[in-house]
Amino acid sequence: MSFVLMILLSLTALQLQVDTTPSEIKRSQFPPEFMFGTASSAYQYEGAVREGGRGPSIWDTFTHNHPDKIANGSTGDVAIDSYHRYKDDVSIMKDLGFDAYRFSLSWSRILPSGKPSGGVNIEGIKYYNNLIDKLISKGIEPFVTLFHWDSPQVLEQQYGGFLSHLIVEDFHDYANICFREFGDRVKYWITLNEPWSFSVGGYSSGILAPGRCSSRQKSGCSMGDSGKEPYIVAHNQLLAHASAVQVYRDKYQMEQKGKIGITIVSNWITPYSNSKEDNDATKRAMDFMYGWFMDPLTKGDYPLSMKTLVGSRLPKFTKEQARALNGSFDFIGLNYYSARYAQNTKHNCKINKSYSTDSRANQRVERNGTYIGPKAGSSWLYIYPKGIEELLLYTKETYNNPTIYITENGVDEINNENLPLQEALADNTRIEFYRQHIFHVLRALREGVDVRGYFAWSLFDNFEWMDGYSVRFGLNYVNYKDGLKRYPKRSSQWFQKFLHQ
Ligand SMILES: N=C(Cc1ccccc1)N[C@@H]1O[C@H](CO[C@@H]2OC[C@@H](O)[C@H](O)[C@H]2O)[C@@H](O)[C@H](O)[C@H]1O
Repeated sequence: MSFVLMILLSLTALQLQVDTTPSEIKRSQFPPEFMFGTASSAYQYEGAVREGGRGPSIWDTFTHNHPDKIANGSTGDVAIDSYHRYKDDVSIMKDLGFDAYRFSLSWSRILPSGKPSGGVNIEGIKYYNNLIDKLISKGIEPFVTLFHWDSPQVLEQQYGGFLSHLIVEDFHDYANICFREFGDRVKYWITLNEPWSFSVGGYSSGILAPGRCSSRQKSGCSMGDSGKEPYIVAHNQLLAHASAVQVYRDKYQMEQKGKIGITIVSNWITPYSNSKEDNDATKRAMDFMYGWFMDPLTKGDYPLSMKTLVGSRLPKFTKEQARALNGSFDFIGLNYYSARYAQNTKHNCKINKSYSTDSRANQRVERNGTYIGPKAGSSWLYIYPKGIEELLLYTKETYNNPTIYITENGVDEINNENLPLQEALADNTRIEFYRQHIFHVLRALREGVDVRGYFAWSLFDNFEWMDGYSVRFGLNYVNYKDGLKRYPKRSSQWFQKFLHQ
């Protein structure tokens, strides 16, 4: 091969590798009303689990009864103590220039027994009123999630929590109290966070509370059925969501003029090869993760591929339920972290039925030895920025361009306690992650997607479920060995500059 040809080919290869993202993006490239915020959840941030009248949640039970399932046996007993430090934390948000803050309410802090009949905890109501008032005093818009996986332990004991249809009425009553107490100031409501994660993590793999799965699963559950329970729990979450939306629309929305939605998580999934089998497997994989919830919300029924492959294990909606679900949102919250290749599999469907194999699509992170993107701190997080744009465009095309807020997007690093603080604060990977993902959200916006906000996960390092404090997602570092002191990482300085340009 001639020398010139070699040079040309290598330049082309380099060109293909070159990131097309502009070196800098500016907040001013987005519409003025576009909101930038950060996201959190009660069990991961608050701590004070036995303070202020709070009742136990299933995450208190799970971390204390199964320390083996959490990195270093950690718990959210103290977490990052936001229950006591929220005023300073809100000031940090304000100084950085964020417009909004997404947080969740602890159901068992408001209703310690899970039901109004067991008493409303006034101290819990007071805490959230103080947090909401502090946010508003700083000009920060509260986005409030009603359920972020921490359901009341009393309801788990009474009837199995989301495994029972009884949860629908109790969630309705809980939501009603939240709308009544906070709805005069909270104008953006999210009923559920990631029903996929709660159904699959809690009932198929068993890595999340309540830690149920078939005994053959890796995480060694003592109870559960990975082939049935994820579908029952997802079904009851959808019905609970619809019930909360109904009461908001019937009793509160006219006067309070807020909006209500639900947060759905999905990988962006692309075919492993251009074969028909892998293209079909890709659609099935999207159906089983994203369509599982988006189809009932926009069509009143599950995807055909799920009805065909899961069969009688998939619950059915009545006509009334389908009608209540269809269109039961003013916006969709979308959480995006990573992407996968989908490859067709010929799983032996006769034995060991499980959600994880029902789709006959194997999700992979590499193709011919090349990863789909650089690996982050966590084992499942591979960085693929274009995936957020593709997922937004897929949503626009497939679900009639709903209003969307990106309610979580972020990346983690391993928590290396031996790293000097200044090195731990130099999170250049996170800066690059946000620069590229925000750029792809801007591209989707310019391609007609009705995306109206973007929330980074997360403002602070926090309790990361099964990974405990062993990974860090924060724009701000929390020193777990020195009074939970907060320190700005470079990425928070990058965000501050971005938000003021
Ligand atoms: N974590 C998920 C989805 C998920 C579920 C089970 C296993 C892996 C990933 N979704 C969002 O991601 C955020 C980041 O999740 C972390 O991702 C890396 C994992 O290793 C870690 O355990 C998890 O907390 C969570 O903190 C939010 O509460 C949650 O809404």
